[in-house]
Amino acid sequence: MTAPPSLHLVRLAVGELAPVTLTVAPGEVHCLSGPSGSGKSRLLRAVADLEAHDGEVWLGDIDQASLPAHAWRARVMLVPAESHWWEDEVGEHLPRAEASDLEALGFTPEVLTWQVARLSSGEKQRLALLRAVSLEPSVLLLDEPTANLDGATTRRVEAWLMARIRERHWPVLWVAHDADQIARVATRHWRIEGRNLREAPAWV
Ligand SMILES: Nc1ncnc2c1ncn2[C@@H]1O[C@H](COP(=O)(O)OP(=O)(O)OP(=O)(O)O)[C@@H](O)[C@H]1O
Repeated sequence: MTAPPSLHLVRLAVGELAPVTLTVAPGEVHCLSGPSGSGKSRLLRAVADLEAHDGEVWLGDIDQASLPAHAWRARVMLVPAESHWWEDEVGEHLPRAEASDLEALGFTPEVLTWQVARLSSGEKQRLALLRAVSLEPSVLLLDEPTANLDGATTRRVEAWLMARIRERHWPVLWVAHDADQIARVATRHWRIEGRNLREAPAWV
C-alpha cells in the first residue's frame, strides 16, 4: 500500500483565528487544544471544506478547491464531536464492520442489529470512529474523539485508533483537551492562544 500524502494548511483562515500554515506528514498526529470557543472545531471544519474560509488546503498535490466538496470529504474525513446518523440500524452504516474492530471498541457483533436511536453518546462516538475508519480515507480529522468516554474506554479507543493510524499512515488532526491524552498520542501539539495557533510541548 502506498502511504497517503501529507496534509498542508496554507494561510488557512476561519473565524477569529489568525491564518494557519502547517503540514501534517503521513502517520503524524497533530493535536489541537485551546479554550472552549477558541475555534478548534471551525478549523477542522474548514479543513474538511464544511465551512467557508480563506487560504488553501492541500492533500499532497491535490488542492481542496479543485475537488467537489463531497469528493474532498471522502478523502479528508471529519469525525465531529456529535456524529450524524441517517439510517435506523447501526449495521446499515457499517456494512464492512469486522468483528475484531467491534470487539476492540467494546462491542459484540450484535451491535449491528441495534437501532441507532438507542445508542448512548459514548457508543455513538465509538461507532462513528469505526464508520469513518472503515471508509478508508486519506486523512482523519478527529474532534474530541473520546469526549464521552470513561478513562478505561478512552485508553482502549486510543489504542485502537493509534494502531489504525500506524497501519494506514494517515495524517491526523486531533482536537483534545486532556493533557495526558495529548502526551500519549501527539507527534506535535498546537495550542490556540488568543487568535494564534502556537506550538506547545506535547507532554504538558
Ligand atoms: N458558522 C459560524 N459563524 C460564526 N461564528 C461561528 C460559527 N460557528 C461557530 N462560531 C463561533 O466561533 C467560535 C469558535 O467555535 P468552535 O466551535 O470552533 O470552538 P471550539 O474551540 O471547538 O470550542 P469547544 O472546545 O467548546 O468545542 C465560537 O465563538 C462559536 O460560537
